[in-house]
Amino acid sequence: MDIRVGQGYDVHAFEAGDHVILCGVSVPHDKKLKGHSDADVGMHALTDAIYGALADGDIGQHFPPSDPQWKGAESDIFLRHAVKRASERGYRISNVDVTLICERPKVGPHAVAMREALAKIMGLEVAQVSVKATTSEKLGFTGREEGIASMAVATLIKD
Ligand SMILES: Nc1ccn([C@@H]2O[C@H](COP(=O)(O)O)[C@@H](O)[C@H]2O)c(=O)n1
Ligand SMILES: C[C@@]1(CO)OP(=O)(O)OP(=O)(O)OC[C@H]1O
Repeated sequence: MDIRVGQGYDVHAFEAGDHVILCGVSVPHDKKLKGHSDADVGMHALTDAIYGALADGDIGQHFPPSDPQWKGAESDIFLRHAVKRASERGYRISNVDVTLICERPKVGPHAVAMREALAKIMGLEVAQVSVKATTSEKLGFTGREEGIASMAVATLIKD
């Protein structure tokens, strides 16, 4: 059995707005995340974790921020592409684990909806998808609520 692990990391800054998109879920907030796409920082980290497991570059190589085609794009496009690349190489995703780093919004009340959204996009069971959160104890850019960071890990298996 061939087992591969990849990790991803992403950051998006806040700007004026009234909601954020996190792991495919719209969460009411007093700011929004700035990005070329919908700025779903959790989905971007997860997408990069899958590319990482495949040694297949990163999200910006597949979807250049300079390409107007991706302006305002919904980030499930990127995640579906990474999952397809895995499938084309004979891999299935065993599990994924996403961590969102922010003081606010609180992720806990939305975590199940996020797991369900990611699982649906990836064709996985909800039990294979983890979404969790931590503050950074008010330290650094996330602590000052200037943006949200996300880390993700994906495990891929070829039988
Ligand atoms: N944006 C966030 C941040 C944290 N949580 C939950 O709170 C717990 C405690 O966070 P600490 O940073 O103080 O360890 C954390 O384990 C999460 O359950 C959250 O829901 N949303
Ligand atoms: C997703 C892309 C799409 O153009 O743009 P952004 O929304 O700015 O997000 P980022 O995490 O900076 O990744 C780069 C790009 O691939």
